[in-house]
Amino acid sequence: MTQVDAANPLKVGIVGGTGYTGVELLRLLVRHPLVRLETITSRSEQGLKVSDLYPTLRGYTDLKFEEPDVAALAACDVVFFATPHNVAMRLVPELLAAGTRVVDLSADFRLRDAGVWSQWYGEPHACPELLDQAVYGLPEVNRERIRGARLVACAGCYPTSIQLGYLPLLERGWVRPEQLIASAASGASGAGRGAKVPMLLAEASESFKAYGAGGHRHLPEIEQGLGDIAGGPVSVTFVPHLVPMVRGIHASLYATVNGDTPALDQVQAAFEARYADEPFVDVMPQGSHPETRFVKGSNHCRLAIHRPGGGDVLVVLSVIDNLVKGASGQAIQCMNLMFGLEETAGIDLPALLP
Ligand SMILES: NC(=O)C1=CN([C@@H]2O[C@H](COP(=O)(O)OP(=O)(O)OC[C@H]3O[C@@H](n4cnc5c(N)ncnc54)[C@H](OP(=O)(O)O)[C@@H]3O)[C@@H](O)[C@H]2O)C=CC1
Ligand SMILES: CC(=O)N[C@@H](CCC(=O)OP(=O)(O)O)C(=O)O
Repeated sequence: MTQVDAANPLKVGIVGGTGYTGVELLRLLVRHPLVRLETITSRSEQGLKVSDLYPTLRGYTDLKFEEPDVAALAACDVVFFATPHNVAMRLVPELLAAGTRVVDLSADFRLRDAGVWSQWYGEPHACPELLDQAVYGLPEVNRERIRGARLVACAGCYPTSIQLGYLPLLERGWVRPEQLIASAASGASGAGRGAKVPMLLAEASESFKAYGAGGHRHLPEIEQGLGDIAGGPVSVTFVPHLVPMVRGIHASLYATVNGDTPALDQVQAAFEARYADEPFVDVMPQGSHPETRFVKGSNHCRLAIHRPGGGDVLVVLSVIDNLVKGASGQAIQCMNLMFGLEETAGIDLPALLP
C-alpha cells in the first residue's frame, strides 16, 4: 500500500483538465490535504497556465496544461480520466501495467459486457479483458471493492441519482423491479464544455425538454446497477430532460409497491437506517422536496420519499450536483477509499446557497 501522509502526498494526474469535470476535480483537489497535482492534460490548451484559463484557480496552482504523455502519467500514483468515452480505454492498460491506479469518470469501464458497451457507444471496446477488474465507483454500494481497487469506473451522473434513490427499496424487495420509472432532469453542464448548438443560451434557456426518451446510453448502466442491488433483473423506463440551469440533477423516481411494502413511516425509517452511516447521502424529513440548489457544489445526494394519496406508487425524489456527486466529487471519494484515506477528505463541503 502506498504510504500517504502530509510529507508523502499522493501524486495525481488529470487527463482532460479543461473540461467541466476536469476543472471541478481541480477545484476540489487543490484543497485536498494529501494530494499533490503533478500533471494536467489538454491537447487544445497545452502550454497555457491552468490559472490563465481558470482564474478561479489563481494562487492555487502554477501548473500548465500538457499534452497527454503516458510516461508523465505513469509517474503518478493515480490518474483521473475526465475525458469523453473511448479515451481512457486506450491509455489505461499501460498505466495499470506501470502500477498507476486509475479513476475513470467516463463510461469506458462501467458496463461489464463489452458487447452491450459497443451497442450503446457505437464502437468496439478497446480492452474488454480489463472489464472484469474494473470496480463500479458507487461507494454506497461497492465501498469494500473500491478499497484497494486499481481501476475504478465512476458511476455516471443520472445513474448515481437514480441508484441511490431506489437502493433501499430494491435491497428490501419492497417494490416491483419490472415497473420502475425514472424521470430526471439535468443542467447544461452535464453535456460538457464543448460547443453544441442545443446548449446555446438562446436554445436552452426559458425552455424545458425531454431527450433520449427512446433509449439513453445511461439506461444499461442504471439497469446493471439496480439489477446488482436487487439480485435479479430490473426494468426501468428512463426519461432524461434538459433543464435551463448550469448544475444539478433532479430525479423523480416512481416504484409500484408489492405485498411486502410497509407503511410510509417504515419506508422512511428504512431509508434513514440504510444511509445513517453514509457521509454523503441525506434522507430528508418525510414530506420534503429536495431542490438542486441544496446540493450545488457539494458531494451530497439528498432524498425524500412520498406515497401520494397512500396509493400503490412510492415516489423518491433525489438531487445531486452532476459535477460533484455525479462526477468529480464521487471520483475523489473513490480515490480516498482506494488509498485508505479519510473518505470525506477534500470533499466535505456544504452546498452553495443561494
Ligand atoms: N459533465 C458531467 O456532468 C459529467 C460528465 N461525466 C463524464 O466525464 C467525462 C468528461 O466530461 P466533461 O468534463 O463534461 O467533458 P468536457 O467535454 O467538458 O471535457 C472533456 C475533456 O477531455 C479532453 N479530451 C477530449 N478528447 C480527448 C482525447 N482524445 N484525449 C485526451 N483528452 C481529451 C478535453 O481537452 P482537450 O480536447 O483540450 O484535450 C477536455 O479537457 C465524460 O466522459 C462525461 O461523460 C460523468 C458524469 C457527469
Ligand atoms: C445534459 C446532458 O446532455 N447530459 C449528458 C449526461 C451524460 C454524462 O455526463 O455522461 P456520463 O455517462 O459520463 O455520466 C447526456 O445526457 O448525455
